[in-house]
Amino acid sequence: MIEIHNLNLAFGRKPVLQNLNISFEKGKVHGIIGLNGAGKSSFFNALTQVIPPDSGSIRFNGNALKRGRIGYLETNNFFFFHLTGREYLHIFEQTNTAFDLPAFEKLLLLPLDDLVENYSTGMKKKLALLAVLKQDKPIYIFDEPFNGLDLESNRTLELIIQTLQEKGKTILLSSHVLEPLLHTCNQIHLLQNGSFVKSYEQPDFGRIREELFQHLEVEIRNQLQQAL
Ligand SMILES: Nc1ncnc2c1ncn2[C@@H]1O[C@H](COP(=O)(O)OP(=O)(O)OP(=O)(O)O)[C@@H](O)[C@H]1O
Repeated sequence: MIEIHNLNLAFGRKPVLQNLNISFEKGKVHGIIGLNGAGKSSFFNALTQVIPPDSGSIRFNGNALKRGRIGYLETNNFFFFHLTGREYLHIFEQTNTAFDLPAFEKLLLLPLDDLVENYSTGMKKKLALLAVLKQDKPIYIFDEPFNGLDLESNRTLELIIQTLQEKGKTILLSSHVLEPLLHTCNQIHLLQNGSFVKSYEQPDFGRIREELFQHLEVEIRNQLQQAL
């Protein structure tokens, strides 16, 4: 269980996470949704100590959560110039003994001997994902992992997430597109104004679209009538 109590994070005077409280059950896949700027990446950065929170506690199985327990795929990934994909992956220690690079190379159609600087957006995302999967961690956080992936890779990633869950991993992921979350998550949590305001269990997933978009759609349609 990951237990988060009264988490606060501000950038200057701007509060981004405000007295945020939530628990994530172990071995489950948790989706995080929220508008652009809602604080999803900031929340993940706080959990991983990339940007330490101003206050609050984050515990995993009763103890303070350590950065080293998390495999973190960030939204934007940093790559060194003049390295091939294979050379980039060499930077990361392989602690996941089951990780089979040739299998993933085939599965994701990744040209590992090409320079990363010539990769497409989706290829870079897949490469960064492989660097995370090389590492055996109890928790994986995937921030916008589906961004830029083609249909086939999208499905492959959904199945990767399912497989990690079958291995008992706890997974947190965000997505701008609801569909992959509906396919992979046990729970989906709505982040709004710096805290979690609602959690949906799998049987209630059908309500999410309706609850989130119903009012919005009427409003947007009305505005578009005037604006376009
Ligand atoms: N390093 C930073 N310095 C100042 N403000 C920041 C910084 N990082 C994020 N913010 C602000 O914090 C708020 C939350 O940003 P965050 O990137 O966490 O949102 P998000 O939910 O991940 O958004 P998106 O869906 O667009 O990726 C935004 O208002 C953003 O401008």
